[in-house]
Amino acid sequence: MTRIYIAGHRGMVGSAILRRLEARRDAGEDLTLVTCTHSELDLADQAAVRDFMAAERPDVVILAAAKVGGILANDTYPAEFIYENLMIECNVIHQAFAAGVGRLLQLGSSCIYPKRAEQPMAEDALLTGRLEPTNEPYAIAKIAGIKLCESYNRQYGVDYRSVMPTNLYGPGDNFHPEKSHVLPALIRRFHEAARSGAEAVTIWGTGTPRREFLHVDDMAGAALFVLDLPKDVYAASTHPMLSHINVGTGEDITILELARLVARVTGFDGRIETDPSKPDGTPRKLLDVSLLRDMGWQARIGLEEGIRDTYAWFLSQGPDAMRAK
Ligand SMILES: NC(=O)C1=CN([C@@H]2O[C@H](COP(=O)(O)OP(=O)(O)OC[C@H]3O[C@@H](n4cnc5c(N)ncnc54)[C@H](OP(=O)(O)O)[C@@H]3O)[C@@H](O)[C@H]2O)C=CC1
Ligand SMILES: C[C@H]1O[C@H](OP(=O)(O)OP(=O)(O)OC[C@H]2O[C@@H](n3cnc4c(=O)[nH]c(N)nc43)[C@H](O)[C@@H]2O)[C@@H](O)[C@@H](O)C1=O
Repeated sequence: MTRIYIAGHRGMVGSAILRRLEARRDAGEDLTLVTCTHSELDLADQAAVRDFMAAERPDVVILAAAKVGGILANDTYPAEFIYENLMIECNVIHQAFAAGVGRLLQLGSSCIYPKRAEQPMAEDALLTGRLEPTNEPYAIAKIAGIKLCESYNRQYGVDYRSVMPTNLYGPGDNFHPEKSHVLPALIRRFHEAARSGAEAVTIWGTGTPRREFLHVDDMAGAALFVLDLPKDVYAASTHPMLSHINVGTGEDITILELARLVARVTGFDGRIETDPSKPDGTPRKLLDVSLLRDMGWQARIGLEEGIRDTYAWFLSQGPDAMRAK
């Protein structure tokens, strides 16, 4: 029997991972899945995490809990983004180790790479240049998470792994008008414009930045694929001092192209305008996904199909889809 604790199981990624693990358990795999809500356990509380890990004693920890938000939320609340993420990572990773957890997988983000990194960005671009200012505090916390895992692996011989996803979207996303990421924000804005018969929709920034988008069900598949790799395969695939693996589709589009796609899916046929007073952020963020692809994993859900799936989920939720964060 393998006892797996999924931290952040109510979030977009954590819930997708939980669905996959429940399906595996229901198909006969000997798994016990441990979860705890944010209100029951604040992962920023060191003593509470220590007591939880000591009581639950999982075999495996999947860390999908974090303070997460789009470009404006990162830029507006930098102290919350660096503090909460550092605390969650330190507490979960260290207390997992203290409770004897041998295997752990944590999620970082493609914003760990320098703003001007060569594209597509390979794993070894980490720490080769300055970060994008709008999300530097969050990125520093995510880099610390990678280095925590690497350090515990080196000093104690545990097997703590890190995946670096590109921009994610899908069922369970946050559709808040200001605090969310671009894709759910645009789904909501274009949906409301189509319903009200508005003549124009405004998108933030210049529309020229390029982003890569991965559906959360693909992300959950990739996370479990990496977790399931034999230890020697994972260790051999990564540089001894760079033990993280990129997860993406290997394809990007401009924000304006994305807006046109969302307009089509939501049935909006008016004008699209830009608002250059809002930040563009990193000019381009495309991951080099050859490491994971060469090990046998690649994304399956195309962007338009994924947006249609997410829009259907959004419509099915009614006002609840717009959870404010
Ligand atoms: N979404 C994206 O585009 C990307 C996400 N990632 C990474 O993927 C991971 C998951 O993100 P995602 O699912 O999108 O985020 P969500 O915001 O959807 O989920 C995060 C979860 O963590 C929980 N959480 C936050 N703080 C605490 C805390 N102090 N104690 C306990 N639980 C807490 C949240 O609970 P509550 O809602 O109650 O606060 C929520 O359930 C994160 O590490 C993120 O950095 C990486 C790249 C892109
Ligand atoms: C996942 C990733 O997410 C963040 O970085 P980001 O990639 O810049 O993410 P974003 O989705 O917020 O914006 C992408 C682009 O889209 C443009 N844009 C247009 N219109 C809207 C809009 O309405 N909302 C938002 N949020 N962006 C918009 C926006 O101006 C930008 O050019 C960080 O949290 C970072 O730390 C991180 O990890």
